[in-house]
Amino acid sequence: MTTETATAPETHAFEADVSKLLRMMVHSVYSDRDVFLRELISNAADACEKLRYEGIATPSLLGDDPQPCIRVLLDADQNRLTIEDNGIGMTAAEMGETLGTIARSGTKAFMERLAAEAGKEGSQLIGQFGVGFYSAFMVASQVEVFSRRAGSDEAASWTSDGQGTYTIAPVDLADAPTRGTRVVLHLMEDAKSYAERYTVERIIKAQSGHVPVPIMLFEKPDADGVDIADGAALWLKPKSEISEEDYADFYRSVAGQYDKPAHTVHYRAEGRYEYSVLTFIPETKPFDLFDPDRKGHIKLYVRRVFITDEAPILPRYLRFVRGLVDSADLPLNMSREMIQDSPVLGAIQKGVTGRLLGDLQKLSDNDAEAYQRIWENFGPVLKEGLYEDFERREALLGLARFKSTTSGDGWRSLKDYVAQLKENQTAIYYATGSDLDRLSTSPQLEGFRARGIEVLLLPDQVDNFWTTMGVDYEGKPFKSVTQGGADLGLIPLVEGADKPTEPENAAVADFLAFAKTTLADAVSDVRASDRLTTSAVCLVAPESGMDRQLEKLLASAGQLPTAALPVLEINPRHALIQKLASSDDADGLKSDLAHLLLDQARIADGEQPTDARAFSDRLDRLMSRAVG
Ligand SMILES: Nc1ncnc2c1ncn2[C@@H]1O[C@H](COP(=O)(O)OP(=O)(O)OP(=O)(O)O)[C@@H](O)[C@H]1O
Repeated sequence: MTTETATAPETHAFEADVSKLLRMMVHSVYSDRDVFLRELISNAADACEKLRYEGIATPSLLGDDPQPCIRVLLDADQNRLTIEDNGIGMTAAEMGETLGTIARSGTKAFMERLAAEAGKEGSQLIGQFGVGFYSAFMVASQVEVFSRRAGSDEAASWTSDGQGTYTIAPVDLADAPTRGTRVVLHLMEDAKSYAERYTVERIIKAQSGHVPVPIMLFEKPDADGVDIADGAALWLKPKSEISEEDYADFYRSVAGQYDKPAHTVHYRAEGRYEYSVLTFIPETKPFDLFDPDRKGHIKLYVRRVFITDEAPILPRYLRFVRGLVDSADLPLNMSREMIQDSPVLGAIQKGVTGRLLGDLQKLSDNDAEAYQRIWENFGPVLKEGLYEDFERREALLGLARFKSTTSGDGWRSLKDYVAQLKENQTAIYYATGSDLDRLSTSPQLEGFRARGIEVLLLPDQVDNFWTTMGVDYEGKPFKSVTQGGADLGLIPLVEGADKPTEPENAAVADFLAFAKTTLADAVSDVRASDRLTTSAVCLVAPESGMDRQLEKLLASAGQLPTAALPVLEINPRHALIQKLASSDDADGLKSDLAHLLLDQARIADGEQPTDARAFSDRLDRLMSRAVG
């Protein structure tokens, strides 16, 4: 059988983005260049894990070399550092596909961020994202890759100086590893130390000591190799043998992040199913936290064999968690797709999710500060669970923290909230919006403040959704302060609050009726408010209507063709309203004022007057009267 393969070297130009990235690497001033080694070792380990998996269905791929191994070879005389693995390897075509383009999602995100922050120093970002294979060009003036795919009797090389092109050529089998990939870095003058044992050993131990493939170091070309990492699965070791540092190193290699874990959950489940779990909550927000596909990042192993990093083990609202699950029960010879449907995986999903939420609850009880930091980063994501995961809603409500009219710089739990309920208060009040500052000054809150009633301030988009799902906490329903009647009449005012000075009078009632007729096209009702104390007006949603914030959100997304007309609430005790009510309607003054009050309420809600021209004409007339 003949296969069509290239017989002569072929030179290709890098994708535009790769060239840009490479220019940055070559001129990088990034202070922590050591990370390139971690990226290359992690690729080598991935390749070994891929082979381990493919070897289950096709044992012949392993040949007579079944033990995975990564070899790091130093040659200080030649200024050369080589990383070699006996993993899955690449064909010439695969090298062209993966080493000339940007395959890695992290690298893509890096480029996007770079474009968004044009002009800013890219080096900080390199540290944040890690840019995979291409980071080799931070230390090498030339990179050669020799590879032979498992089961193939051909080998190829990929060579580049990182200046815009790369060359792929067939090579003699003798010049490539028997199986797997050899990456040879020709080090730059200022990167010579990466061919020295002390430096390389230190970096590998610190960064890659826990990759699940053993690593051997060869100090010089004909030296014997020494083991510098045993490839033991950290997650199978007893907790007592693992230090914080070990966990942090492992976290970085499994998560591809450069921060530290804020919280680690490591346990072994025994019983109907057996599995080990080692998961981490990152200290900082991962770059893809709000990607539309909301993908999780838990790796699935079966008896130490890596299966996939796309197994949906955790619900999407826990997508920020990194780590792995290693099952003893799933069959190894099942396809990835079938594994996803297996009842064993279902049981694992349930177990791990419950355990993580339980652990977070414990953390919040025992170390409120540490928990608060996690909530600050991931609260908006966890809240997605309030509308997606009915079964665990109660647990999630217990974990939720809120800003409120009484929280100051701190956070409040619902337990805190219900402990402070006022006499006759039957609901948990909240206000949604996009800006915490504006929320806290919105007129709708005045009557609540006057009664000392705490109102939760919910600034995240997700808050508009879960609050509408009939959620309650300890039998208390959630109620929007901008929706329906405020029912505040039964709750006593706090001492010293702005008390109603004068009772509602007939003139005010007449003005309300007048405003209702005048504004009939724009509002569904005009009524006296018990939620206002200092402001004259505010807008609320009708009792059965959708919360105003949610309505605005849906309307701006084009998902709401007709919005319900709001209710204009007027403060009958407000001096302006009282004066206005008793004035005559000379020259249509009352009509102008009714419209202006409505526009004022819109502005307080962060909206604009609907008819800017009419608004300015009315204001004009009013100002002329005032000065004239
Ligand atoms: N040692 C290797 N053996 C086999 N394939 C490799 C090796 N090194 C790199 N590759 C291939 O090149 C691709 C690009 O590598 P790069 O490090 O840039 O990103 P990545 O490892 O895919 O990123 P991520 O960690 O986000 O999956 C890899 O996905 C893999 O297909």
